[in-house]
Amino acid sequence: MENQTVRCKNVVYHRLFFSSSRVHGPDDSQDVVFEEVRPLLTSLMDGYNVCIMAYGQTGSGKTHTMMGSQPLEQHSGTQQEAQQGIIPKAAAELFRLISEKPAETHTVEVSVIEVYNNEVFDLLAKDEQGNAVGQRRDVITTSSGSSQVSGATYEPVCSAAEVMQIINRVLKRRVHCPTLIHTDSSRSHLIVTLTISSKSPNDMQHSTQKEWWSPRCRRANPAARHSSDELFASPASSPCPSPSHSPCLSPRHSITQTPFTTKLQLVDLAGSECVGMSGVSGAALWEVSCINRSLSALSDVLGALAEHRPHIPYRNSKLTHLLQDAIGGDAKLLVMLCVSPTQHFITESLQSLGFGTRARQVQRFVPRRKNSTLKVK
Ligand SMILES: Nc1ncnc2c1ncn2[C@@H]1O[C@H](COP(=O)(O)OP(=O)(O)OP(=O)(O)O)[C@@H](O)[C@H]1O
Repeated sequence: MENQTVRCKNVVYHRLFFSSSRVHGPDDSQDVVFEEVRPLLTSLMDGYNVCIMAYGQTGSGKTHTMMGSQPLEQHSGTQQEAQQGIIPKAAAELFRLISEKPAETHTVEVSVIEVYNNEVFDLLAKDEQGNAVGQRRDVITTSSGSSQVSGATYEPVCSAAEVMQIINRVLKRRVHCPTLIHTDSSRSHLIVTLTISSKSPNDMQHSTQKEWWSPRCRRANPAARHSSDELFASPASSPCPSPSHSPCLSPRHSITQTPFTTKLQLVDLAGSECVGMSGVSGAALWEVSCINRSLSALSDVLGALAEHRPHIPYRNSKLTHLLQDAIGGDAKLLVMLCVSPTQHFITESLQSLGFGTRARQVQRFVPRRKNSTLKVK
């Protein structure tokens, strides 16, 4: 099932695909908005992939929705928390849910990817001197048919604070440009992925690779920081397709749950933009053209899925290729539509609502759990 949320700077609407819709008024806080997201975190822990994506015109509040406002120094901890957007709140909820599970059965890793001018950049990559650099990467389709950023850097994390520390550190490198509409406009799509690897407590007792599962041990050992290629090559983290093919399970163990890896993708899209209104020129004009083309490609993919066309044009842009699993796969997807509350932007707001309507028409496969229960004797 898919959810869709529409958020104005002042108003938030929420829609559940195919069945119901919901509106949040201008006074609704970030906490109230997050209540729509919270159940998806439970689904994530139950073994579903989840994607939450903010879509809308430039300046309509996507980054505000996903990241929240910059807290003022005089604000108390509680006030600062209240201003946080979906990403910090989701990270906090995820680690709260993990803390309720048996110790060391779950590990979390974060990757931060930027799609800028139809190129994919790994914002966590470091050069040989250890300096952070945005390294260009390719999107590949794995043998199992899922999309993956080849060589993406994953950093192990064991608290929401660590997740936010990493994101805030690399956000400075995200491309921004002032326009007539928004003085701090993001010119790239940002994709934060939290990968959760789970292991059953039974398996933990027999594990010979216990260290692999401990983020603290891995942080103590810098070699533990790894790329996606290693992550998916590692038998400990690979999802096991079936008990008979599983490299993770020994038939001697009485295990009732397979290890599984799920992904939480948090996407702050760049804003759609009318060049006349934003008043950009030169290189910024090329950026706008790339942004608009990738958002059109996203809309085309939704159109093709809605019409059950035999070919879905995922490869028409890096953005759609990268998000292929979330848009057309078996993930639970929440689209937040951000629209301006002013009449001045009525055309852009209608365009965003049109995108939402198109997304709503998509009938996808029922989301699939990654940890179907097994009985191994
Ligand atoms: N719901 C809201 N309540 C209060 N302020 C908001 C809200 N939504 C957005 N704003 C403010 O409006 C401005 C633009 O918001 P934001 O940066 O989130 O836009 P955006 O959609 O990400 O823009 P772009 O696509 O150009 O990067 C920011 O100063 C933000 O703090």
